[in-house]
Amino acid sequence: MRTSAGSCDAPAEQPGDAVAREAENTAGSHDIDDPACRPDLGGAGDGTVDDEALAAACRPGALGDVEQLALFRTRSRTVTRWRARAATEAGTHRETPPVTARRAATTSTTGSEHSMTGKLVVFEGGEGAGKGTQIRHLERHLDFGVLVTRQPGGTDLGAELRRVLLESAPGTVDDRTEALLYAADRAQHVAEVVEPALLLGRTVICDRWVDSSIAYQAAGRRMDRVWIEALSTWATAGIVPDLTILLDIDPLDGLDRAAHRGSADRLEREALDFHRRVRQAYLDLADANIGRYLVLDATKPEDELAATIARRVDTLLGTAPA
Ligand SMILES: Nc1ncnc2c1ncn2[C@@H]1O[C@H](COP(=O)(O)OP(=O)(O)O)[C@@H](O)[C@H]1O
Ligand SMILES: Cc1cn([C@H]2C[C@H](O)[C@@H](COP(=O)(O)OP(=O)(O)O)O2)c(=O)[nH]c1=O
Repeated sequence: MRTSAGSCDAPAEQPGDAVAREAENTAGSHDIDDPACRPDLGGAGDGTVDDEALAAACRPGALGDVEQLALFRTRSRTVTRWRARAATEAGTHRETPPVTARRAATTSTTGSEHSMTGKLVVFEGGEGAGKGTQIRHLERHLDFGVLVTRQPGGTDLGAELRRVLLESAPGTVDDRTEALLYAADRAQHVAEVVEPALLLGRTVICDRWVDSSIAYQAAGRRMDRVWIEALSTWATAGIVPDLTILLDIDPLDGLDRAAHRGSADRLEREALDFHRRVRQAYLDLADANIGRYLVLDATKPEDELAATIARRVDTLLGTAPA
């Protein structure tokens, strides 16, 4: 668990910070950028590794959290190989805790299905619904012992995609291009941040997931939902949130709230009808997935919403007071 204090008014998460911060929290006085924190995998510092050293590092328990996360952060081919190997290794050990984060389909690229023990909690909703606000409340409630991230923009590459997606002039991004860019952000995010964290048993809180694409691209843009779902499932290797918290708000109210934050981005500038379709799509998704959805009236007071969310997440994580 994280021990350092934080503030509900802390600045927004920066791309790539989540994994780094989690590692730093676990690390105490260690610095994950310090090469000394990384396990010695042989090689000549050029991304190659010695296979035996790699195999040793992949044995369950061989690496501490700091070393594992330091490895993930290097984002090298070494990491990809390490993750694949670690997943395979973990899958062969029956003492591995049962799966909790769920896969919708068997599209894992790592074979890691049996070792994803972390929980994935996702916040969804229209513009200005209060997702960021409630994520900060929940992070504080969980004593900052969680990894907070977002789509789009949860990785360095994703931050560039986010800028293109949100700051391009209206009318300059083709609908299919838009869908593909959100999927690309998602694929990078899952590979680099989310799946590694779930494999380590971390709780991940994510601002938006696949249902955003179903709401915004399929319903909002009136694109073929089958394609959007297939693309998203492929991009996420089929990972489905354990809990999706939908902050439901009339787009008129949400856009009004968002307008007070600053100038509108490309999506916020869409017509009201677009945002109404987004809202309805979310409500339909919640109806069709009652088990994993918690739908809340986002116009309720901030603290009341935070308390309801905290109770539901405590139940999910098994941290509810007796
Ligand atoms: N329950 C609430 N009641 C009133 N205003 C809220 C509530 N939750 C958030 N806000 C305000 O609405 C605006 C948008 O909130 P934010 O968390 O940034 O939304 P999102 O991340 O969903 O776009 C902010 O100014 C925030 O202070
Ligand atoms: C993840 C995702 C986001 N979006 C849109 C929703 C938002 O307008 C925008 C960025 O999301 P977000 O950062 O959550 O914006 P806000 O805080 O203003 O709600 O991207 C999609 O259209 N499809 C997607 O798959």
